[in-house]
Amino acid sequence: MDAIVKNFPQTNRDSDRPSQQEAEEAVRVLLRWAGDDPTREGLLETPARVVKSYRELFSGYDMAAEDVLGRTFEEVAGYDDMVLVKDIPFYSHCEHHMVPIIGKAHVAYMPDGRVLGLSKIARVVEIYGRRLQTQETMTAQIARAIDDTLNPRGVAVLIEAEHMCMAMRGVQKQGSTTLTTTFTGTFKTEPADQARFMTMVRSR
Ligand SMILES: Nc1nc2c(ncn2[C@@H]2O[C@H](COP(=O)(O)OP(=O)(O)OP(=O)(O)O)[C@@H](O)[C@H]2O)c(=O)[nH]1
Ligand SMILES: [Zn+2]
Repeated sequence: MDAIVKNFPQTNRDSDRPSQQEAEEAVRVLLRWAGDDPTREGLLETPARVVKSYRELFSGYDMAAEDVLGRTFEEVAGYDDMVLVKDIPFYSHCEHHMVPIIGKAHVAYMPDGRVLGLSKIARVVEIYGRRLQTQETMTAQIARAIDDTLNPRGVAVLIEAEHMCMAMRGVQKQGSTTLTTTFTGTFKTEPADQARFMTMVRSR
């Protein structure tokens, strides 16, 4: 756990966490605050359901990207060109309003001898998505995790997402998309690599 706290400051220690009972009580307070009655039949099980659902929606705090990215392999017949996994869907929650962010991540890297299992890239998106996030932070974290563990020649991450806090409330603009990118290594220094990444992401 200490390694997780050190490398991923968003995560807290198990001992700092409130109990299940305390979390359920907090949901009861919010239900009363919203104007409802947590003792009515339909809401009796709701605090337990919400807490269980939060466990799943915020399960990324209990996982470290290094653990899933640790397993790499080299036997790819000298393949050294771009590997792109695009259209990885994710649901996250914004750290300002705790309302969903719904989007897709496109993640590429230029191997330097070793490659990752493809599913591991989608798992990293899950690990950072299932936390309270800003889109910028999530984009940078995915890129950094792959850069640090695989040491590839470059990493490119593009995330496109709709923020429900801008659609359901506040400014109420439905359908707007936010794009964020992080480029490292050759994707940062070689405009041609960056352009090829963008073209491949955009091609249908
Ligand atoms: N940069 C960034 N901003 C975000 C993200 N998710 C939500 N926000 C914004 O965070 C800001 C929080 O602004 P505040 O003025 O503190 O909060 P607010 O009064 O609820 O703002 P409104 O949403 O404009 O009603 C809003 O502009 C949100 O649109 C994100 O991933 N990245
Ligand atoms: Zn928000």
